[in-house]
Amino acid sequence: MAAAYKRIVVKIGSNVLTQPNGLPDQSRIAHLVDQIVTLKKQGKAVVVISSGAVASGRSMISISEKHDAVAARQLLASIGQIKLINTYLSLFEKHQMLCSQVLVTKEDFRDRKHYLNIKSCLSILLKHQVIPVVNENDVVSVTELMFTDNDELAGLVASMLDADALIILSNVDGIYNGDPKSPSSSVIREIKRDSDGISSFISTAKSGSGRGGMVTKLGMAQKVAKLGIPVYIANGTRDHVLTDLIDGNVVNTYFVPEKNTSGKKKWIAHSEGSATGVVKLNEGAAQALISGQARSLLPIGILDVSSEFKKGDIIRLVDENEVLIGLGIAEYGSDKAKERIGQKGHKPLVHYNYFYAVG
Ligand SMILES: Nc1ncnc2c1ncn2[C@@H]1O[C@H](COP(=O)(O)OP(=O)(O)O)[C@@H](O)[C@H]1O
Ligand SMILES: N[C@@H](CCC(=O)OP(=O)(O)O)C(=O)O
Repeated sequence: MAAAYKRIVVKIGSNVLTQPNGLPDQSRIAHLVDQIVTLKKQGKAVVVISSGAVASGRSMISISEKHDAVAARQLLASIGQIKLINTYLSLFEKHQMLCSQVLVTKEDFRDRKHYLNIKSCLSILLKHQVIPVVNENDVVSVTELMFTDNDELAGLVASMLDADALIILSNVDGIYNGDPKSPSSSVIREIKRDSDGISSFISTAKSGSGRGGMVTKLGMAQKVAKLGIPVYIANGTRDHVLTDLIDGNVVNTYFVPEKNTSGKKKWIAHSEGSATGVVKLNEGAAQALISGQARSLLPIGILDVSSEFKKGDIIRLVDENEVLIGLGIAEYGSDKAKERIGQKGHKPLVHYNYFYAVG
Protein backbone atom coordinates (compact mmCIF):
# COMPACT_ATOMS: atom_id res chain seq x y z
CA MET A 1 0.00 0.00 0.00
CA ALA A 2 2.63 2.51 1.12
CA ALA A 3 4.61 1.76 -2.04
CA ALA A 4 1.76 3.29 -4.05
CA TYR A 5 2.04 6.68 -2.36
CA LYS A 6 2.70 9.41 -4.90
CA ARG A 7 3.00 12.48 -2.68
CA ILE A 8 4.69 12.25 0.71
CA VAL A 9 5.39 14.85 3.37
CA VAL A 10 8.39 13.97 5.57
CA LYS A 11 8.96 15.86 8.81
CA ILE A 12 12.45 15.59 10.28
CA GLY A 13 12.86 16.56 13.93
CA SER A 14 15.84 18.52 15.29
CA ASN A 15 17.08 15.47 17.17
CA VAL A 16 17.34 13.41 14.03
CA LEU A 17 19.60 16.01 12.46
CA THR A 18 21.71 16.69 15.52
CA GLN A 19 24.43 14.65 17.23
CA PRO A 20 24.31 14.14 20.99
CA ASN A 21 26.88 16.96 21.35
CA GLY A 22 24.50 19.37 19.58
CA LEU A 23 26.45 19.58 16.32
CA PRO A 24 24.59 18.90 13.06
CA ASP A 25 24.89 15.27 12.02
CA GLN A 26 26.09 15.64 8.44
CA SER A 27 26.18 11.93 7.70
CA ARG A 28 22.62 11.43 8.89
CA ILE A 29 21.38 14.34 6.79
CA ALA A 30 23.25 12.86 3.83
CA HIS A 31 21.67 9.45 4.43
CA LEU A 32 18.17 10.97 4.61
CA VAL A 33 18.81 12.91 1.40
CA ASP A 34 19.91 9.65 -0.29
CA GLN A 35 16.63 8.03 0.73
CA ILE A 36 14.56 11.00 -0.46
CA VAL A 37 16.40 10.78 -3.78
CA THR A 38 15.47 7.07 -3.98
CA LEU A 39 11.81 7.95 -3.39
CA LYS A 40 12.01 10.69 -6.03
CA LYS A 41 13.47 8.21 -8.50
CA GLN A 42 10.46 5.97 -7.82
CA GLY A 43 8.34 8.84 -9.13
CA LYS A 44 7.15 10.17 -5.77
CA ALA A 45 6.87 13.86 -4.92
CA VAL A 46 8.46 14.59 -1.55
CA VAL A 47 8.08 17.68 0.63
CA VAL A 48 10.48 17.95 3.57
CA ILE A 49 9.59 19.80 6.75
CA SER A 50 12.96 20.18 8.39
CA SER A 51 13.61 21.42 11.89
CA GLY A 52 17.18 22.04 12.96
CA ALA A 53 17.84 25.75 12.36
CA VAL A 54 18.24 26.55 16.05
CA ALA A 55 20.23 23.39 16.69
CA SER A 56 22.56 24.21 13.76
CA GLY A 57 23.01 27.78 14.98
CA ARG A 58 23.91 26.53 18.43
CA SER A 59 26.88 24.69 16.97
CA MET A 60 28.19 27.87 15.35
CA ILE A 61 28.10 30.56 18.03
CA SER A 62 28.07 30.75 21.79
CA ILE A 63 25.81 33.29 23.40
CA SER A 64 25.76 34.56 26.91
CA GLU A 65 22.93 33.64 29.26
CA LYS A 66 21.93 37.27 29.70
CA HIS A 67 20.07 37.50 26.36
CA ASP A 68 16.40 36.73 26.50
CA ALA A 69 15.27 33.38 25.10
CA VAL A 70 13.33 34.84 22.16
CA ALA A 71 16.25 36.97 20.96
CA ALA A 72 18.65 34.06 21.40
CA ARG A 73 16.40 31.82 19.29
CA GLN A 74 16.25 34.48 16.58
CA LEU A 75 20.02 34.73 16.53
CA LEU A 76 20.56 30.96 16.44
CA ALA A 77 17.91 30.34 13.79
CA SER A 78 19.16 33.17 11.60
CA ILE A 79 22.67 31.71 11.55
CA GLY A 80 21.60 28.08 11.62
CA GLN A 81 18.95 28.05 8.87
CA ILE A 82 21.41 29.18 6.21
CA LYS A 83 23.82 26.45 7.28
CA LEU A 84 21.06 23.85 7.29
CA ILE A 85 19.69 24.74 3.87
CA ASN A 86 23.20 24.88 2.39
CA THR A 87 23.77 21.36 3.64
CA TYR A 88 20.59 20.15 1.93
CA LEU A 89 21.44 22.09 -1.24
CA SER A 90 24.90 20.61 -1.65
CA LEU A 91 23.68 17.08 -0.84
CA PHE A 92 20.80 17.19 -3.33
CA GLU A 93 23.08 18.75 -5.96
CA LYS A 94 25.31 15.69 -5.78
CA HIS A 95 22.31 13.75 -7.10
CA GLN A 96 21.53 16.42 -9.72
CA MET A 97 18.38 17.33 -7.84
CA LEU A 98 17.10 20.73 -6.82
CA CYS A 99 15.78 21.59 -3.39
CA SER A 100 14.34 24.91 -2.31
CA GLN A 101 13.90 26.84 0.92
CA VAL A 102 10.36 27.69 2.03
CA LEU A 103 10.22 29.61 5.30
CA VAL A 104 6.76 30.29 6.68
CA THR A 105 5.04 31.78 9.69
CA LYS A 106 1.63 31.06 11.13
CA GLU A 107 0.50 34.37 9.68
CA ASP A 108 1.07 33.02 6.16
CA PHE A 109 -1.89 30.68 6.70
CA ARG A 110 -4.19 33.22 8.37
CA ASP A 111 -6.97 33.19 5.77
CA ARG A 112 -7.94 31.22 2.71
CA LYS A 113 -6.18 33.65 0.35
CA HIS A 114 -2.83 33.33 2.13
CA TYR A 115 -3.30 29.57 2.54
CA LEU A 116 -3.84 29.20 -1.21
CA ASN A 117 -0.75 31.34 -1.92
CA ILE A 118 1.46 28.90 0.00
CA LYS A 119 -0.31 25.98 -1.63
CA SER A 120 0.38 27.30 -5.11
CA CYS A 121 4.01 27.97 -4.19
CA LEU A 122 4.50 24.35 -3.09
CA SER A 123 2.56 23.06 -6.08
CA ILE A 124 4.76 24.85 -8.61
CA LEU A 125 7.89 23.58 -6.87
CA LEU A 126 6.59 20.00 -7.02
CA LYS A 127 5.55 20.42 -10.63
CA HIS A 128 9.18 21.29 -11.42
CA GLN A 129 10.55 18.25 -9.54
CA VAL A 130 12.02 20.48 -6.81
CA ILE A 131 12.15 19.16 -3.24
CA PRO A 132 10.77 21.93 -0.99
CA VAL A 133 12.53 22.09 2.38
CA VAL A 134 10.08 23.88 4.65
CA ASN A 135 10.74 25.32 8.09
CA GLU A 136 9.13 27.89 10.29
CA ASN A 137 10.72 31.30 9.85
CA ASP A 138 12.01 31.35 13.42
CA VAL A 139 13.68 34.72 12.94
CA VAL A 140 10.34 36.52 12.71
CA SER A 141 7.99 34.01 14.38
CA VAL A 142 7.96 34.88 18.02
CA THR A 143 5.77 33.89 20.95
CA GLU A 144 2.06 33.91 20.12
CA LEU A 145 2.71 34.06 16.38
CA MET A 146 4.57 30.75 16.45
CA PHE A 147 3.39 27.29 15.45
CA THR A 148 3.35 24.97 18.45
CA ASP A 149 6.19 23.22 16.63
CA ASN A 150 7.07 21.86 13.21
CA ASP A 151 4.75 18.87 13.75
CA GLU A 152 1.84 21.32 13.54
CA LEU A 153 3.34 22.86 10.40
CA ALA A 154 3.86 19.39 8.87
CA GLY A 155 0.22 18.45 9.52
CA LEU A 156 -0.91 21.66 7.90
CA VAL A 157 1.26 21.13 4.81
CA ALA A 158 0.23 17.46 4.43
CA SER A 159 -3.43 18.48 4.62
CA MET A 160 -2.98 21.42 2.28
CA LEU A 161 -1.32 19.26 -0.39
CA ASP A 162 -3.70 16.36 0.17
CA ALA A 163 -0.61 14.20 0.63
CA ASP A 164 -0.88 10.42 0.38
CA ALA A 165 1.08 10.10 3.61
CA LEU A 166 2.76 12.10 6.35
CA ILE A 167 5.90 10.57 7.85
CA ILE A 168 7.20 12.06 11.09
CA LEU A 169 10.79 11.17 11.83
CA SER A 170 11.83 11.55 15.45
CA ASN A 171 14.46 9.88 17.62
CA VAL A 172 12.13 7.13 18.85
CA ASP A 173 10.61 4.17 16.96
CA GLY A 174 7.07 5.45 17.48
CA ILE A 175 4.69 6.05 20.38
CA TYR A 176 5.45 3.64 23.23
CA ASN A 177 2.92 2.28 25.68
CA GLY A 178 5.12 3.58 28.51
CA ASP A 179 8.51 5.19 28.98
CA PRO A 180 10.34 4.71 25.66
CA LYS A 181 13.55 3.94 27.60
CA SER A 182 11.98 1.19 29.68
CA PRO A 183 12.54 -2.38 28.40
CA SER A 184 8.97 -3.25 29.35
CA SER A 185 7.53 -0.67 26.92
CA SER A 186 6.79 -1.42 23.31
CA VAL A 187 5.75 0.61 20.29
CA ILE A 188 2.02 0.97 19.67
CA ARG A 189 1.84 -0.25 16.08
CA GLU A 190 -1.55 1.12 15.10
CA ILE A 191 -3.75 3.95 16.32
CA LYS A 192 -7.36 4.26 15.21
CA ARG A 193 -9.96 6.89 15.94
CA ASP A 194 -11.43 4.82 18.74
CA SER A 195 -8.08 3.83 20.30
CA ASP A 196 -8.45 4.96 23.91
CA GLY A 197 -6.00 6.15 26.50
CA ILE A 198 -2.99 6.74 24.22
CA SER A 199 -2.27 10.16 25.69
CA SER A 200 -1.85 8.61 29.14
CA PHE A 201 1.32 6.89 27.88
CA ILE A 202 2.94 10.10 26.80
CA SER A 203 5.17 12.05 29.12
CA THR A 204 5.88 15.70 28.51
CA ALA A 205 9.57 14.82 28.25
CA LYS A 206 11.19 16.02 25.06
CA SER A 207 14.34 14.92 23.39
CA GLY A 208 17.36 17.24 23.69
CA SER A 209 16.47 19.92 21.14
CA GLY A 210 12.83 19.17 20.27
CA ARG A 211 10.13 21.76 20.84
CA GLY A 212 6.67 20.23 21.05
CA GLY A 213 7.35 16.69 22.21
CA MET A 214 5.20 13.62 21.63
CA VAL A 215 2.04 15.31 22.90
CA THR A 216 1.74 17.57 19.87
CA LYS A 217 2.77 14.75 17.53
CA LEU A 218 -0.12 12.62 18.78
CA GLY A 219 -2.70 15.43 18.55
CA MET A 220 -1.58 16.46 15.09
CA ALA A 221 -1.33 12.87 13.78
CA GLN A 222 -4.85 12.06 14.97
CA LYS A 223 -6.22 15.18 13.33
CA VAL A 224 -4.49 14.52 10.00
CA ALA A 225 -5.61 10.86 9.98
CA LYS A 226 -9.14 12.02 10.70
CA LEU A 227 -8.95 14.17 7.56
CA GLY A 228 -8.09 11.04 5.54
CA ILE A 229 -4.29 11.05 5.42
CA PRO A 230 -2.22 8.11 6.81
CA VAL A 231 0.40 9.24 9.33
CA TYR A 232 3.50 7.35 10.47
CA ILE A 233 5.83 8.14 13.36
CA ALA A 234 9.17 6.41 12.91
CA ASN A 235 12.79 6.64 13.97
CA GLY A 236 14.79 8.95 11.71
CA THR A 237 18.04 7.84 13.31
CA ARG A 238 17.62 4.29 11.91
CA ASP A 239 19.39 3.48 8.68
CA HIS A 240 17.10 3.24 5.63
CA VAL A 241 14.07 4.22 7.70
CA LEU A 242 12.25 6.03 4.88
CA THR A 243 12.76 3.44 2.19
CA ASP A 244 12.07 0.58 4.63
CA LEU A 245 8.90 2.29 5.85
CA ILE A 246 7.62 2.59 2.31
CA ASP A 247 8.40 -1.12 1.81
CA GLY A 248 6.64 -1.95 5.11
CA ASN A 249 9.83 -3.17 6.79
CA VAL A 250 10.29 -0.99 9.85
CA VAL A 251 8.73 -0.57 13.29
CA ASN A 252 6.54 2.54 13.51
CA THR A 253 3.29 3.89 14.85
CA TYR A 254 0.69 4.02 12.09
CA PHE A 255 -2.39 6.25 12.34
CA VAL A 256 -5.18 4.65 10.34
CA PRO A 257 -6.81 7.26 8.08
CA GLU A 258 -10.54 7.88 8.02
CA LYS A 259 -12.53 8.78 4.92
CA ASN A 260 -10.76 11.43 2.86
CA THR A 261 -12.25 14.91 3.22
CA SER A 262 -12.46 17.83 0.79
CA GLY A 263 -9.69 20.42 0.49
CA LYS A 264 -11.96 23.03 2.05
CA LYS A 265 -12.68 20.86 5.10
CA LYS A 266 -8.96 20.28 5.52
CA TRP A 267 -8.41 24.03 5.49
CA ILE A 268 -11.20 24.61 8.02
CA ALA A 269 -9.71 21.94 10.30
CA HIS A 270 -6.45 23.86 10.53
CA SER A 271 -8.01 27.33 10.83
CA GLU A 272 -9.02 27.63 14.45
CA GLY A 273 -6.49 30.41 14.90
CA SER A 274 -8.19 32.58 12.28
CA ALA A 275 -11.77 32.04 13.47
CA THR A 276 -13.66 35.26 14.14
CA GLY A 277 -17.14 34.60 15.56
CA VAL A 278 -18.44 32.33 18.29
CA VAL A 279 -21.90 30.77 18.04
CA LYS A 280 -23.48 28.83 20.89
CA LEU A 281 -25.73 25.86 20.00
CA ASN A 282 -28.47 24.10 21.88
CA GLU A 283 -28.07 20.44 22.83
CA GLY A 284 -30.00 19.09 19.83
CA ALA A 285 -28.01 21.09 17.27
CA ALA A 286 -24.70 20.19 18.91
CA GLN A 287 -25.58 16.47 18.88
CA ALA A 288 -26.73 16.62 15.26
CA LEU A 289 -23.51 18.26 14.12
CA ILE A 290 -21.19 15.84 15.89
CA SER A 291 -23.24 12.78 14.89
CA GLY A 292 -21.05 12.26 11.83
CA GLN A 293 -24.10 12.52 9.59
CA ALA A 294 -24.55 15.21 6.96
CA ARG A 295 -26.25 17.82 9.17
CA SER A 296 -26.06 21.59 8.66
CA LEU A 297 -26.49 24.17 11.39
CA LEU A 298 -29.93 25.79 11.14
CA PRO A 299 -30.73 29.00 13.10
CA ILE A 300 -33.32 27.12 15.17
CA GLY A 301 -30.40 25.41 16.92
CA ILE A 302 -28.61 28.66 17.83
CA LEU A 303 -28.73 29.98 21.39
CA ASP A 304 -26.36 32.90 21.11
CA VAL A 305 -24.09 34.78 18.72
CA SER A 306 -21.40 36.33 20.85
CA SER A 307 -19.07 38.10 18.46
CA GLU A 308 -19.08 39.73 15.05
CA PHE A 309 -18.35 37.85 11.84
CA LYS A 310 -18.89 38.24 8.12
CA LYS A 311 -20.18 35.84 5.48
CA GLY A 312 -17.31 33.51 4.57
CA ASP A 313 -15.51 33.83 7.94
CA ILE A 314 -14.51 30.76 9.94
CA ILE A 315 -16.56 30.60 13.13
CA ARG A 316 -16.29 28.55 16.32
CA LEU A 317 -19.34 26.51 17.27
CA VAL A 318 -19.63 25.81 20.99
CA ASP A 319 -22.13 23.80 23.02
CA GLU A 320 -24.22 25.04 25.95
CA ASN A 321 -21.16 24.66 28.23
CA GLU A 322 -18.97 26.74 25.89
CA VAL A 323 -17.04 23.61 24.82
CA LEU A 324 -15.80 23.85 21.25
CA ILE A 325 -17.50 21.24 19.08
CA GLY A 326 -16.42 22.36 15.64
CA LEU A 327 -15.44 25.00 13.14
CA GLY A 328 -17.37 26.09 10.09
CA ILE A 329 -17.68 28.69 7.38
CA ALA A 330 -20.49 31.20 7.98
CA GLU A 331 -23.01 31.35 5.13
CA TYR A 332 -24.05 34.83 6.33
CA GLY A 333 -22.86 37.46 8.80
CA SER A 334 -23.46 37.80 12.54
CA ASP A 335 -26.12 40.51 12.11
CA LYS A 336 -28.40 38.17 10.16
CA ALA A 337 -27.51 35.24 12.42
CA LYS A 338 -28.58 37.23 15.50
CA GLU A 339 -31.93 38.20 13.92
CA ARG A 340 -32.60 34.51 13.14
CA ILE A 341 -31.69 32.97 16.52
CA GLY A 342 -34.14 30.15 17.34
CA GLN A 343 -36.22 30.71 14.18
CA LYS A 344 -37.42 28.16 11.64
CA GLY A 345 -37.41 28.50 7.87
CA HIS A 346 -33.99 30.08 7.26
CA LYS A 347 -31.05 28.67 5.37
CA PRO A 348 -28.24 27.07 7.38
CA LEU A 349 -25.67 29.29 9.03
CA VAL A 350 -23.08 26.53 8.42
CA HIS A 351 -23.52 23.96 5.66
CA TYR A 352 -22.30 20.43 6.51
CA ASN A 353 -19.79 20.54 3.63
CA TYR A 354 -18.10 23.39 5.43
CA PHE A 355 -18.18 22.04 8.98
CA TYR A 356 -15.35 20.26 10.81
CA ALA A 357 -16.04 18.53 14.13
CA VAL A 358 -13.10 18.87 16.49
CA GLY A 359 -13.75 15.78 18.63
N1 LIG B 1 5.04 7.39 25.09
C1 LIG B 1 6.06 7.94 24.41
N2 LIG B 1 6.55 7.32 23.32
C2 LIG B 1 7.58 7.86 22.61
N3 LIG B 1 8.18 9.02 22.92
C3 LIG B 1 7.75 9.71 23.99
C4 LIG B 1 6.67 9.19 24.79
N4 LIG B 1 6.45 10.08 25.79
C5 LIG B 1 7.36 11.09 25.64
N5 LIG B 1 8.14 10.88 24.57
C6 LIG B 1 9.26 11.77 24.16
O1 LIG B 1 8.99 12.43 22.92
C7 LIG B 1 10.26 12.69 22.30
C8 LIG B 1 10.08 13.07 20.82
O2 LIG B 1 9.50 14.36 20.71
P1 LIG B 1 10.41 15.65 20.36
O3 LIG B 1 11.43 15.84 21.40
O4 LIG B 1 9.50 16.80 20.10
O5 LIG B 1 11.13 15.17 19.03
P2 LIG B 1 11.38 15.86 17.62
O6 LIG B 1 12.59 16.71 17.78
O7 LIG B 1 11.63 14.68 16.73
O8 LIG B 1 10.17 16.63 17.19
C9 LIG B 1 10.99 11.39 22.52
O9 LIG B 1 12.39 11.52 22.41
C10 LIG B 1 10.56 11.00 23.94
O10 LIG B 1 11.47 11.46 24.91
N1 LIG C 1 11.91 25.68 13.58
C1 LIG C 1 12.76 25.14 14.63
C2 LIG C 1 12.32 23.75 15.06
C3 LIG C 1 11.14 23.73 15.96
C4 LIG C 1 10.62 22.32 16.22
O1 LIG C 1 9.43 22.09 16.11
O2 LIG C 1 11.56 21.35 16.48
P1 LIG C 1 11.23 19.78 16.59
O3 LIG C 1 10.32 19.56 17.77
O4 LIG C 1 12.55 19.14 16.74
O5 LIG C 1 10.59 19.38 15.30
C5 LIG C 1 14.18 24.99 14.11
O6 LIG C 1 14.37 24.83 12.90
O7 LIG C 1 15.10 24.99 14.93
